[in-house]
Amino acid sequence: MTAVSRHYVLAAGGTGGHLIPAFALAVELERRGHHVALITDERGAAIPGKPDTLPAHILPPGRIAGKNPVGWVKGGKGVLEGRRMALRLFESFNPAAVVGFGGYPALPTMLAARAAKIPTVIHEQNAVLGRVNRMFASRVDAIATAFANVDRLSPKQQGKVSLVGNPVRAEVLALREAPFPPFTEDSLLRILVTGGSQGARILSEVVPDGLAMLPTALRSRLQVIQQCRAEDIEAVRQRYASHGIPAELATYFENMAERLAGAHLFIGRAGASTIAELTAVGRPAILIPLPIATDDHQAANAREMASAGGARSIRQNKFTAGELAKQIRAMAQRPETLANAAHAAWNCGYPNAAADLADLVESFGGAPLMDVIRVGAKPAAVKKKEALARESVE
Ligand SMILES: CC(=O)N[C@H]1[C@@H](OP(=O)(O)OP(=O)(O)OC[C@H]2O[C@@H](n3ccc(=O)[nH]c3=O)[C@H](O)[C@@H]2O)O[C@H](CO)[C@@H](O)[C@@H]1O
Repeated sequence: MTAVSRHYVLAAGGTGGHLIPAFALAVELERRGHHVALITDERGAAIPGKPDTLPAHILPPGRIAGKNPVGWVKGGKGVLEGRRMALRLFESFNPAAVVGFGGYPALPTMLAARAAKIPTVIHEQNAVLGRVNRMFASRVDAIATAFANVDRLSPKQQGKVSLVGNPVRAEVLALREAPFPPFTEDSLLRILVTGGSQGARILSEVVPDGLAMLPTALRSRLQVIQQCRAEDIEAVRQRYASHGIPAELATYFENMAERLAGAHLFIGRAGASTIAELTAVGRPAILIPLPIATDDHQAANAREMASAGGARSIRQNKFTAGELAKQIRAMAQRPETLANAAHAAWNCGYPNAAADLADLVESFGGAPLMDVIRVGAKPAAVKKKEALARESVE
């Protein structure tokens, strides 16, 4: 527990990918005796997992219009309104620092924090700097990253980087010290398949047939747990039934920790939280990065785990049933190969991510800063010019 209790504002929006690390940081800061408020949008407010103690301030809808800062200022009535809302919150809540996790709500909040001269930190969940984070990377006080190599950071910005990792849910982290599930040449081979929070059709199309192509010695031991999109689930069920492979299917598994605990091998997308969970628990994976992810960030996310030997990354255009069967054979035919890959995945984990991020944020806990906050205050440069003009008249 810290002796001083401070206030912090976190801003995150859109997907669980941005919100889950924000929730984890809120829990850790509150555990240390601080008060935390969240700024998000309607979509973010609907994401499950928000701690009950964390007040959420919902911004009016808005979007990032264009690739550069000029784009959003031009199209950004919502941005200006959001900025005003954030400034009002800062006036009453008096935060010692503001942390942006990316997504639209981080944009007006970080603009407000800059205007109010409140220390700012960004956290980047992916191995490529996201759009909102890119806008602020040169101006924030610190940049927290989840991967050792993050693309799109300039050498100067690199100087402000602290590698902390992506915080994961407590129940997932709790599995880190549990042993890999027993796996021998006769035991079950339990495969977990997910396509991120939305599911992925390509997995429904390829995985059942790929598993059916495995040699009988592996195929007869399979047990599949697969997330499918609602519109695909029936076809996938029939496919597995026709191959005689036992499979449990759902559109979303709520108890992901339990599923990961029992899995020997993961097949799926390379979203930031998925990678963080696989490496926290130490599960080997075959990753098929989403090809349309902005700046190909899922392929970048898969890099670290793949080069360490914890995963194989397959481009979607090469992801066929035959290729999948070949990769599974290479990974799982010999139990020790799978165990080694699991260990390599485990070594890529960042189990202290929430605590390390909280340490970084706490290092910006100065004196109250509200005296510098004035909504609509003139920028320092304008004030200086006016003062000089007055002097020259006097
Ligand atoms: C489609 C898309 O644009 N995805 C992006 C989105 O992640 P998106 O939310 O799609 O994917 P992530 O891998 O980051 O997170 C998925 C989360 O859903 C959970 N889960 C999944 C399936 C299930 O049945 N049950 C369940 O609980 C996983 O355990 C994980 O915690 O934001 C991430 C962080 O910016 C990016 O890296 C992803 O590229």
